[in-house]
Amino acid sequence: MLKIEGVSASYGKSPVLDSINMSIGPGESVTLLGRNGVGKSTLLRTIVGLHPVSQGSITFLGKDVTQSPSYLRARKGIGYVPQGRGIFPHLTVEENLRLGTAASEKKGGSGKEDIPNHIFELFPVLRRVSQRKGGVLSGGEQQQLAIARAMVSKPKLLILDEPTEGIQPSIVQQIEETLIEVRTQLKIGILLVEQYLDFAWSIGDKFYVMRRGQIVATGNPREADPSSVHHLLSV
Ligand SMILES: Nc1ncnc2c1ncn2[C@@H]1O[C@H](COP(=O)(O)OP(=O)(O)OP(=O)(O)O)[C@@H](O)[C@H]1O
Repeated sequence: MLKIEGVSASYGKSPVLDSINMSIGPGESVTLLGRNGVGKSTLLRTIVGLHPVSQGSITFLGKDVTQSPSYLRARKGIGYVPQGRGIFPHLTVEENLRLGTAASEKKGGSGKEDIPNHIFELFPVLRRVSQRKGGVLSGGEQQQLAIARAMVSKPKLLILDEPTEGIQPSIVQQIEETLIEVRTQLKIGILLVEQYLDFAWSIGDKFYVMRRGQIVATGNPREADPSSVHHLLSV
C-alpha cells in the first residue's frame, strides 16, 4: 500500500533522512521506533507531503506521490495525527470533526457533511463532549479527538506521531484498544511512531528501528527479541 524507496531529506544543509526504505501492506500495522531526534517525525512529514524529499520516491496505492501536495495525499487516503495532536482549541469537538470531512475525496470537502456514526462508536467520549471546545478537553480526550478527526475522512492508512506522549497510562490503554479496532475491524493500515515500547509491540505487525536518519533494524514483534531492540534504542 505504501512504499518508501531510498528516501533522503534534509533541513537546509543538514541531512536528516538517509536512503530510507520501508513498506506497509494493506491493513498492516507498522511501528517506527527510535530515540529523540533521529528523524522519525521528519519521515512521517515526508510521507504526508509536509516536508520535501531530496532523493527517492514514495508510492501510495501504486501511484507515485513523491511530489503530490499534502491535501491530495489526504484525499487518496493518508490520514495524519501529528505530534502534539494539532486540534483546534477554540473550535468545538463537533467542529473539529467536521473539518476532518474536508479531506474526504468523495464528498468534495465542503466540511458540512455528517460525522460518520462509526466515529462515535469508536470514540464514545466524543459524543458526550461534542459541544465543548477542543482546548478544554483532557490530554487523553484531545488525543482521541485528533485520531477521530483523521478517521473522519476514511483513510486507508492512518499515520500517528507519538499518540501516547504526555498521556496517563489508563488512557494509553484506551488508545491502544481503539487502534487495534481500527486495524482489525476497519482494516485500516497504521504507521505509528512510538517511544513506549510495550504499546508499539502490542500494536505492530512489523517494526522498524531508526538511528541517525537510517533504518538499522526491522522485523516482526512476535519473532524478534525485545531485548535486542531495547539495546538498539539505548545506544
Ligand atoms: N524545522 C526544523 N529545522 C531544522 N532542523 C530540524 C527541524 N525539525 C527537526 N529538525 C532536526 O532534525 C532532526 C530530526 O528531527 P525529528 O523531529 O524528525 O526527530 P524525531 O526522531 O521525530 O524526534 P522526537 O522523538 O524528539 O520527536 C533533529 O536533529 C531535529 O533537531
